[in-house]
Amino acid sequence: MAIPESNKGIAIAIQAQGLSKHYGALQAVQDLHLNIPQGQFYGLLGPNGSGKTTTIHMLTTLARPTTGQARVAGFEVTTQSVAVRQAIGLVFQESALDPTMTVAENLRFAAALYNLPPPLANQRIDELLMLFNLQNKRQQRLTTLSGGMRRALDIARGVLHRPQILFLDEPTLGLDIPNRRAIWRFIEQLRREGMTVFLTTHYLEEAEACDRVDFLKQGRLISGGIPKQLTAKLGDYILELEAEEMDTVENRLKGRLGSALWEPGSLSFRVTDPQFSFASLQEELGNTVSAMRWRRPNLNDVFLWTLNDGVGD
Ligand SMILES: Nc1ncnc2c1ncn2[C@@H]1O[C@H](COP(=O)(O)OP(=O)(O)OP(=O)(O)O)[C@@H](O)[C@H]1O
Repeated sequence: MAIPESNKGIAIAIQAQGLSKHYGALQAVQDLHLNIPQGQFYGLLGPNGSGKTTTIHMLTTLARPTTGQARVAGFEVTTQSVAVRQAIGLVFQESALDPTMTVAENLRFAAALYNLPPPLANQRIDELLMLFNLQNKRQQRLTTLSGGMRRALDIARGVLHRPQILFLDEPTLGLDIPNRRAIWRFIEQLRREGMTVFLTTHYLEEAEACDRVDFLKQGRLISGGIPKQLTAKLGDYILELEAEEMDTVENRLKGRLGSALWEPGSLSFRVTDPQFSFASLQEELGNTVSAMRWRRPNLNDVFLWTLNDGVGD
Protein backbone atom coordinates (compact mmCIF):
# COMPACT_ATOMS: atom_id res chain seq x y z
CA MET A 1 0.00 0.00 0.00
CA ALA A 2 1.38 3.42 -0.94
CA ILE A 3 2.02 6.00 1.76
CA PRO A 4 -0.48 8.84 1.25
CA GLU A 5 0.84 12.25 0.18
CA SER A 6 1.15 14.34 3.30
CA ASN A 7 0.63 18.08 3.35
CA LYS A 8 3.25 20.72 3.95
CA GLY A 9 3.48 21.43 7.67
CA ILE A 10 3.14 17.71 8.16
CA ALA A 11 2.50 16.20 11.54
CA ILE A 12 4.46 13.06 10.69
CA ALA A 13 8.15 13.67 10.09
CA ILE A 14 9.29 10.16 9.21
CA GLN A 15 7.09 7.40 7.94
CA ALA A 16 8.14 3.97 6.69
CA GLN A 17 6.11 1.05 5.46
CA GLY A 18 7.59 -2.37 4.89
CA LEU A 19 11.05 -0.88 4.39
CA SER A 20 13.67 -3.57 3.70
CA LYS A 21 17.26 -3.68 2.51
CA HIS A 22 18.92 -6.87 1.35
CA TYR A 23 22.58 -7.27 0.47
CA GLY A 24 22.54 -10.51 -1.51
CA ALA A 25 21.25 -13.15 0.88
CA LEU A 26 21.73 -10.88 3.92
CA GLN A 27 18.56 -9.15 5.10
CA ALA A 28 20.09 -6.10 6.76
CA VAL A 29 16.68 -4.46 7.47
CA GLN A 30 13.39 -6.32 7.23
CA ASP A 31 9.87 -4.95 6.92
CA LEU A 32 10.37 -1.79 8.95
CA HIS A 33 7.36 0.34 9.90
CA LEU A 34 7.88 3.78 11.44
CA ASN A 35 5.64 6.72 12.26
CA ILE A 36 7.66 9.46 13.88
CA PRO A 37 5.78 12.68 14.64
CA GLN A 38 7.29 16.08 13.97
CA GLY A 39 9.34 17.36 16.89
CA GLN A 40 9.89 13.92 18.39
CA PHE A 41 13.27 12.94 19.76
CA TYR A 42 13.42 9.35 18.53
CA GLY A 43 16.01 6.71 19.37
CA LEU A 44 16.68 3.55 17.35
CA LEU A 45 18.70 1.15 19.46
CA GLY A 46 20.30 -2.14 18.58
CA PRO A 47 23.51 -4.14 18.82
CA ASN A 48 26.32 -3.92 16.24
CA GLY A 49 25.16 -5.05 12.83
CA SER A 50 21.44 -4.92 13.69
CA GLY A 51 20.68 -2.52 10.81
CA LYS A 52 20.64 0.98 12.38
CA THR A 53 22.98 2.62 9.88
CA THR A 54 21.29 0.86 6.96
CA THR A 55 17.95 2.25 8.18
CA ILE A 56 19.37 5.79 8.40
CA HIS A 57 20.94 5.38 4.95
CA MET A 58 17.57 4.44 3.43
CA LEU A 59 15.74 7.28 5.18
CA THR A 60 18.35 9.81 4.08
CA THR A 61 18.40 8.65 0.41
CA LEU A 62 21.94 7.22 0.67
CA ALA A 63 20.77 3.63 0.13
CA ARG A 64 17.90 2.49 -2.06
CA PRO A 65 15.39 0.27 -0.24
CA THR A 66 15.05 -3.22 -1.72
CA THR A 67 11.33 -3.13 -0.95
CA GLY A 68 8.95 -0.84 0.89
CA GLN A 69 8.53 2.91 1.03
CA ALA A 70 9.43 5.82 3.23
CA ARG A 71 8.51 9.48 3.45
CA VAL A 72 10.76 11.96 5.19
CA ALA A 73 9.48 15.51 5.80
CA GLY A 74 6.58 14.56 3.52
CA PHE A 75 8.77 13.51 0.58
CA GLU A 76 9.23 10.03 -0.82
CA VAL A 77 12.84 8.92 -0.35
CA THR A 78 13.39 7.34 -3.77
CA THR A 79 11.39 9.60 -6.10
CA GLN A 80 11.89 12.93 -4.25
CA SER A 81 15.41 12.45 -2.95
CA VAL A 82 16.55 16.03 -3.61
CA ALA A 83 13.68 17.45 -1.54
CA VAL A 84 14.40 14.94 1.24
CA ARG A 85 18.07 15.97 1.30
CA GLN A 86 17.16 19.64 1.58
CA ALA A 87 14.88 18.96 4.54
CA ILE A 88 17.33 16.91 6.60
CA GLY A 89 20.63 17.25 8.40
CA LEU A 90 23.01 14.33 8.73
CA VAL A 91 25.72 13.61 11.25
CA PHE A 92 27.45 10.29 10.77
CA GLN A 93 30.15 8.44 12.65
CA GLU A 94 32.59 9.45 9.91
CA SER A 95 33.13 13.19 9.94
CA ALA A 96 31.98 15.23 6.95
CA LEU A 97 34.52 17.95 7.76
CA ASP A 98 37.74 18.76 5.94
CA PRO A 99 40.64 18.58 8.45
CA THR A 100 42.82 20.88 6.35
CA MET A 101 40.35 23.77 6.58
CA THR A 102 39.63 26.06 9.51
CA VAL A 103 36.40 25.93 11.52
CA ALA A 104 34.95 28.93 9.66
CA GLU A 105 36.06 27.65 6.24
CA ASN A 106 34.37 24.29 6.87
CA LEU A 107 31.08 25.98 7.74
CA ARG A 108 31.28 28.45 4.84
CA PHE A 109 31.96 25.56 2.47
CA ALA A 110 28.93 23.65 3.81
CA ALA A 111 26.79 26.81 3.54
CA ALA A 112 27.77 27.13 -0.12
CA LEU A 113 26.77 23.50 -0.74
CA TYR A 114 23.38 24.29 0.78
CA ASN A 115 23.13 27.43 -1.42
CA LEU A 116 22.73 29.73 1.57
CA PRO A 117 23.20 33.40 0.59
CA PRO A 118 26.46 34.66 2.21
CA PRO A 119 24.85 37.19 4.63
CA LEU A 120 22.47 34.51 5.94
CA ALA A 121 25.29 31.96 6.03
CA ASN A 122 27.47 34.31 8.09
CA GLN A 123 24.64 35.00 10.53
CA ARG A 124 23.95 31.27 11.02
CA ILE A 125 27.66 30.47 11.34
CA ASP A 126 27.99 33.11 14.09
CA GLU A 127 24.93 31.76 15.91
CA LEU A 128 26.09 28.15 15.71
CA LEU A 129 29.67 28.88 16.77
CA MET A 130 28.21 30.68 19.78
CA LEU A 131 25.81 27.82 20.55
CA PHE A 132 28.57 25.22 20.27
CA ASN A 133 31.10 27.34 22.18
CA LEU A 134 33.46 27.51 19.23
CA GLN A 135 33.42 31.27 18.62
CA ASN A 136 37.06 31.58 19.68
CA LYS A 137 38.14 28.75 17.39
CA ARG A 138 36.84 30.04 14.09
CA GLN A 139 40.31 30.57 12.54
CA GLN A 140 41.75 27.31 13.86
CA ARG A 141 42.37 24.26 11.71
CA LEU A 142 40.44 21.16 12.65
CA THR A 143 43.60 19.28 13.56
CA THR A 144 43.99 21.62 16.55
CA LEU A 145 40.51 20.90 17.96
CA SER A 146 39.60 18.22 20.51
CA GLY A 147 37.48 15.24 19.42
CA GLY A 148 34.47 16.75 21.19
CA MET A 149 34.89 20.11 19.46
CA ARG A 150 35.15 18.39 16.08
CA ARG A 151 31.98 16.42 16.75
CA ALA A 152 30.23 19.62 17.84
CA LEU A 153 31.32 21.22 14.58
CA ASP A 154 30.01 18.22 12.65
CA ILE A 155 26.61 18.77 14.26
CA ALA A 156 26.80 22.51 13.56
CA ARG A 157 27.51 21.66 9.92
CA GLY A 158 24.55 19.26 9.92
CA VAL A 159 22.10 21.94 11.11
CA LEU A 160 23.49 24.98 9.24
CA HIS A 161 20.61 24.97 6.77
CA ARG A 162 18.03 24.62 9.61
CA PRO A 163 16.79 21.17 8.63
CA GLN A 164 13.38 20.00 9.82
CA ILE A 165 14.85 16.64 10.73
CA LEU A 166 18.29 15.81 12.07
CA PHE A 167 19.71 12.28 11.74
CA LEU A 168 22.43 11.46 14.24
CA ASP A 169 24.22 8.13 13.88
CA GLU A 170 26.13 7.50 17.13
CA PRO A 171 26.89 11.20 17.66
CA THR A 172 28.89 10.69 20.84
CA LEU A 173 30.78 7.51 19.91
CA GLY A 174 34.36 7.62 21.16
CA LEU A 175 33.95 10.86 23.14
CA ASP A 176 34.78 11.18 26.81
CA ILE A 177 32.06 11.99 29.33
CA PRO A 178 32.49 15.82 29.47
CA ASN A 179 32.44 16.01 25.65
CA ARG A 180 29.43 13.67 25.48
CA ARG A 181 27.60 15.92 27.94
CA ALA A 182 28.45 19.00 25.90
CA ILE A 183 27.14 17.37 22.72
CA TRP A 184 23.96 16.46 24.57
CA ARG A 185 23.42 20.04 25.67
CA PHE A 186 23.54 21.09 22.01
CA ILE A 187 21.17 18.35 20.94
CA GLU A 188 18.77 19.34 23.74
CA GLN A 189 18.86 22.92 22.49
CA LEU A 190 18.06 21.87 18.91
CA ARG A 191 15.26 19.75 20.24
CA ARG A 192 13.82 22.69 22.20
CA GLU A 193 13.75 24.60 18.91
CA GLY A 194 11.33 21.94 17.61
CA MET A 195 13.68 19.93 15.41
CA THR A 196 12.80 16.27 14.90
CA VAL A 197 15.81 14.19 15.92
CA PHE A 198 16.42 10.60 14.80
CA LEU A 199 19.20 9.12 16.88
CA THR A 200 21.13 5.88 17.09
CA THR A 201 23.41 5.34 20.05
CA HIS A 202 25.23 2.63 21.95
CA TYR A 203 25.14 4.69 25.14
CA LEU A 204 21.75 3.69 26.42
CA GLU A 205 21.76 6.11 29.33
CA GLU A 206 21.73 8.84 26.67
CA ALA A 207 18.69 7.33 25.00
CA GLU A 208 16.75 7.81 28.28
CA ALA A 209 16.26 11.42 27.11
CA CYS A 210 14.38 10.27 23.98
CA ASP A 211 10.62 10.72 23.66
CA ARG A 212 10.46 7.22 22.22
CA VAL A 213 12.86 4.38 21.56
CA ASP A 214 12.51 1.23 19.45
CA PHE A 215 14.90 -1.68 19.17
CA LEU A 216 16.38 -3.43 16.17
CA LYS A 217 17.30 -7.09 16.35
CA GLN A 218 18.84 -8.65 13.25
CA GLY A 219 17.17 -6.08 11.02
CA ARG A 220 13.71 -6.42 12.56
CA LEU A 221 12.07 -3.70 14.62
CA ILE A 222 10.92 -4.62 18.09
CA SER A 223 8.46 -2.04 19.30
CA GLY A 224 9.69 -0.13 22.35
CA GLY A 225 8.02 2.95 23.85
CA ILE A 226 8.69 5.85 26.20
CA PRO A 227 11.95 5.10 28.08
CA LYS A 228 10.55 5.85 31.58
CA GLN A 229 7.50 3.67 30.96
CA LEU A 230 9.65 0.87 29.57
CA THR A 231 11.87 0.78 32.64
CA ALA A 232 8.81 0.93 34.93
CA LYS A 233 7.18 -1.90 33.00
CA LEU A 234 10.28 -4.05 33.26
CA GLY A 235 9.87 -4.34 37.01
CA ASP A 236 10.74 -2.81 40.36
CA TYR A 237 14.18 -4.35 40.60
CA ILE A 238 16.72 -6.31 38.63
CA LEU A 239 18.22 -9.11 40.70
CA GLU A 240 21.68 -10.31 39.62
CA LEU A 241 23.13 -13.56 40.86
CA GLU A 242 26.47 -15.29 40.39
CA ALA A 243 26.74 -19.00 41.13
CA GLU A 244 28.71 -22.14 40.27
CA GLU A 245 25.49 -23.99 39.40
CA MET A 246 23.54 -21.36 37.49
CA ASP A 247 21.04 -23.89 36.08
CA THR A 248 20.13 -25.04 39.57
CA VAL A 249 19.62 -21.47 40.77
CA GLU A 250 17.47 -20.60 37.76
CA ASN A 251 15.30 -23.70 38.22
CA ARG A 252 14.84 -22.90 41.88
CA LEU A 253 13.70 -19.30 41.26
CA LYS A 254 11.89 -19.63 37.92
CA GLY A 255 8.52 -20.40 39.51
CA ARG A 256 8.62 -17.18 41.56
CA LEU A 257 10.54 -14.78 39.31
CA GLY A 258 10.12 -16.12 35.78
CA SER A 259 12.94 -17.06 33.40
CA ALA A 260 16.36 -15.54 33.91
CA LEU A 261 18.43 -13.50 31.52
CA TRP A 262 21.78 -15.22 31.06
CA GLU A 263 24.88 -13.10 30.73
CA PRO A 264 28.49 -14.24 30.90
CA GLY A 265 29.07 -15.11 34.57
CA SER A 266 25.69 -14.01 35.92
CA LEU A 267 21.94 -14.52 35.87
CA SER A 268 19.39 -11.71 36.10
CA PHE A 269 15.76 -11.84 37.15
CA ARG A 270 13.04 -9.21 36.93
CA VAL A 271 11.41 -8.55 40.29
CA THR A 272 7.93 -7.09 39.93
CA ASP A 273 6.94 -7.14 43.61
CA PRO A 274 7.94 -3.85 45.31
CA GLN A 275 7.76 -5.62 48.71
CA PHE A 276 10.06 -8.47 47.64
CA SER A 277 12.32 -9.51 50.51
CA PHE A 278 15.88 -9.76 49.21
CA ALA A 279 17.11 -10.51 52.73
CA SER A 280 14.93 -13.66 52.91
CA LEU A 281 16.08 -14.75 49.48
CA GLN A 282 19.70 -14.24 50.45
CA GLU A 283 19.18 -16.38 53.51
CA GLU A 284 17.37 -19.06 51.51
CA LEU A 285 20.03 -19.27 48.79
CA GLY A 286 22.90 -19.27 51.29
CA ASN A 287 26.18 -20.36 49.75
CA THR A 288 24.58 -21.74 46.56
CA VAL A 289 25.29 -18.26 45.16
CA SER A 290 28.62 -16.44 45.27
CA ALA A 291 27.18 -12.93 44.73
CA MET A 292 23.75 -11.31 44.88
CA ARG A 293 22.91 -7.72 43.87
CA TRP A 294 19.69 -5.85 43.20
CA ARG A 295 19.05 -2.43 41.73
CA ARG A 296 16.47 -0.34 39.89
CA PRO A 297 16.14 -1.19 36.18
CA ASN A 298 17.51 1.16 33.53
CA LEU A 299 17.17 1.38 29.75
CA ASN A 300 20.13 -0.95 29.32
CA ASP A 301 18.10 -3.67 31.12
CA VAL A 302 15.10 -2.91 28.91
CA PHE A 303 17.35 -3.29 25.90
CA LEU A 304 18.75 -6.64 27.06
CA TRP A 305 15.37 -8.04 28.05
CA THR A 306 13.71 -6.75 24.89
CA LEU A 307 16.30 -8.43 22.71
CA ASN A 308 15.79 -11.52 24.86
CA ASP A 309 12.02 -11.81 24.92
CA GLY A 310 10.33 -8.49 24.21
CA VAL A 311 8.86 -6.10 26.78
CA GLY A 312 7.75 -3.20 24.55
CA ASP A 313 4.25 -2.10 23.56
N1 LIG B 1 27.16 -2.11 1.77
C1 LIG B 1 26.95 -3.27 2.40
N2 LIG B 1 27.15 -4.45 1.76
C2 LIG B 1 26.94 -5.63 2.37
N3 LIG B 1 26.50 -5.76 3.66
C3 LIG B 1 26.29 -4.62 4.34
C4 LIG B 1 26.50 -3.33 3.76
N4 LIG B 1 26.20 -2.39 4.69
C5 LIG B 1 25.82 -3.05 5.81
N5 LIG B 1 25.88 -4.39 5.60
C6 LIG B 1 25.51 -5.44 6.57
O1 LIG B 1 24.19 -5.18 6.99
C7 LIG B 1 24.04 -5.47 8.39
C8 LIG B 1 23.55 -4.25 9.12
O2 LIG B 1 24.61 -3.30 9.13
P1 LIG B 1 24.45 -1.83 9.76
O3 LIG B 1 25.72 -1.09 9.49
O4 LIG B 1 23.19 -1.24 9.29
O5 LIG B 1 24.31 -2.17 11.31
P2 LIG B 1 24.39 -1.19 12.57
O6 LIG B 1 23.28 -1.60 13.47
O7 LIG B 1 24.43 0.22 12.13
O8 LIG B 1 25.79 -1.61 13.19
P3 LIG B 1 26.87 -0.70 14.04
O9 LIG B 1 26.22 -0.42 15.35
O10 LIG B 1 28.02 -1.66 14.15
O11 LIG B 1 27.17 0.52 13.23
C9 LIG B 1 25.40 -5.98 8.86
O12 LIG B 1 25.39 -7.39 8.81
C10 LIG B 1 26.36 -5.41 7.83
O13 LIG B 1 27.51 -6.22 7.71
